[in-house]
Amino acid sequence: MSGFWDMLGPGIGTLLLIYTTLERIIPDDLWFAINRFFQNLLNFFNPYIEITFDELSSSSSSSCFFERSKAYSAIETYLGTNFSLRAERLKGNIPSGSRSVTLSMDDYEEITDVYEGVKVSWMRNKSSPRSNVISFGAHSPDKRSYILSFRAKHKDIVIGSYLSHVLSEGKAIAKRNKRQRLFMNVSSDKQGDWGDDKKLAWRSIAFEHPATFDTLGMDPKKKKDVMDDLVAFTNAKEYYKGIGKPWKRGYLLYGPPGTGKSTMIAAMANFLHFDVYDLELTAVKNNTELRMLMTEISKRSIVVIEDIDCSLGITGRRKNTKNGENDLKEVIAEKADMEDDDSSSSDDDEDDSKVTLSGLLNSIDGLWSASGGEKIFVFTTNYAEKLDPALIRRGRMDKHIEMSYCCFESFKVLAKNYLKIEYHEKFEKIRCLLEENEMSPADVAENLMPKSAEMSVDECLGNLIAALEKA
Ligand SMILES: Nc1ncnc2c1ncn2[C@@H]1O[C@H](COP(=O)(O)OP(=O)(O)OP(=O)(O)O)[C@@H](O)[C@H]1O
Ligand SMILES: [Mg+2]
Repeated sequence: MSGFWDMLGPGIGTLLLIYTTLERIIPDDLWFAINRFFQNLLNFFNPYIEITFDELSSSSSSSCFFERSKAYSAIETYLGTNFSLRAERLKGNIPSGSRSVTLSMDDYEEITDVYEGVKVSWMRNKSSPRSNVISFGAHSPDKRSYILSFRAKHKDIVIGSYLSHVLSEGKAIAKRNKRQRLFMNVSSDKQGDWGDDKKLAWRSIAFEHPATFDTLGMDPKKKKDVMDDLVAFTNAKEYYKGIGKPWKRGYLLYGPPGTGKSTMIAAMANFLHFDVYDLELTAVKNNTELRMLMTEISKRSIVVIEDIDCSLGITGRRKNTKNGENDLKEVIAEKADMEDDDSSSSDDDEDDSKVTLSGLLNSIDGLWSASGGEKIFVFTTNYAEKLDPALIRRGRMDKHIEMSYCCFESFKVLAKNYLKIEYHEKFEKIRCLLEENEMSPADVAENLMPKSAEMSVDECLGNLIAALEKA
């Protein structure tokens, strides 16, 4: 009913007095009926439609508890980013997990948006409880909402497409603003050393790796293929649901040391704005612990197991392999033979990790691995041929990407990164040398890097040529 009084405008003190007096003396049921009558009367003559988005919605699991509505948050982000400067009074805030200040309109501020020629207006409303209200939880008893108003004749376009535009744009902005985190797992024995919360199995720091696909030296066609694949994956929620597959994708990055496997993971995370969970299998006691760790991984994350060929088979069994070699295939095969039950009591017998192949396979695509939403698994190895085919079969590791020695295209990216040049007369010679010699991008980068402030581009390229000729 406050909308009714707002429309009459401020200045009508007497009416307001009558209204509040009547409100006090008329019984509640009758008062609500009168209110509804006037509201309907107004609606009949009102050419505008209003949609209200409340800040709090009752939680799906319990009607007693409220949580912040996702629609409200998305609208707030959309309006705050695109239009807040048009409002006269703003509120600033740094939401948890965000890396920048977000602005939002203050209470009762109003702004206008135009979408496909249709004008709509947004107002942030606040209503206080009519009488004494007991509020549960930490939130204020004031009810906030965004009210969208538009002419009734534009109902189809606003409800049909404008609203989904606002919600998807708001969510996309929130994703971009999200501060990425790098998680690492802590051995259950050592969890107590990390402070009060002894139960936390993952610890995190801000993810600040600067690598991007622009700075990654790689065959441009292969790079585009990976980027397209990532984009297709993140947009494929409905597709995965339709085909009955959990929304996850596996990448195996293989190649010699220093060819950019770890750099590629950082570039992927920065490209998608995903968190990174760096899973150290050697710190995981057994399959049960691995399963617990996996269930704690949030959606929109990249789960990384580096040097997978060295990560499994760390119990005494590995030491028993022929010639002491790190023959993972053999170790895994042995382990797979001996295990019947992932959570068998023998798991706790030894201090070392007893994660087995089937435990790992289950963690990637067992029944419960589907929980939590979109996830990417990345394994890296220097020796793809040593891995058990079960571990890297398509469907588990969907895409196998070879990171190879430095080609001329990769060199050009490195020269741009390190020397800020796109062309030099020595490039042709370097192209020929790279075709004849195998050198990792890490070594090329090291040779290109100026060793002092006085070192010229010419000298750096000369260094690289000398190193390639030596190789
Ligand atoms: N393809 C590349 N593009 C850009 N820089 C690269 C590339 N490959 C390697 N580098 C540089 O070399 C360093 C080492 O690379 P990185 O750690 O990604 O190699 P890796 O393949 O993961 O090696 P390892 O197999 O030893 O783990 C990086 O810090 C990066 O600066
Ligand atoms: Mg690496």
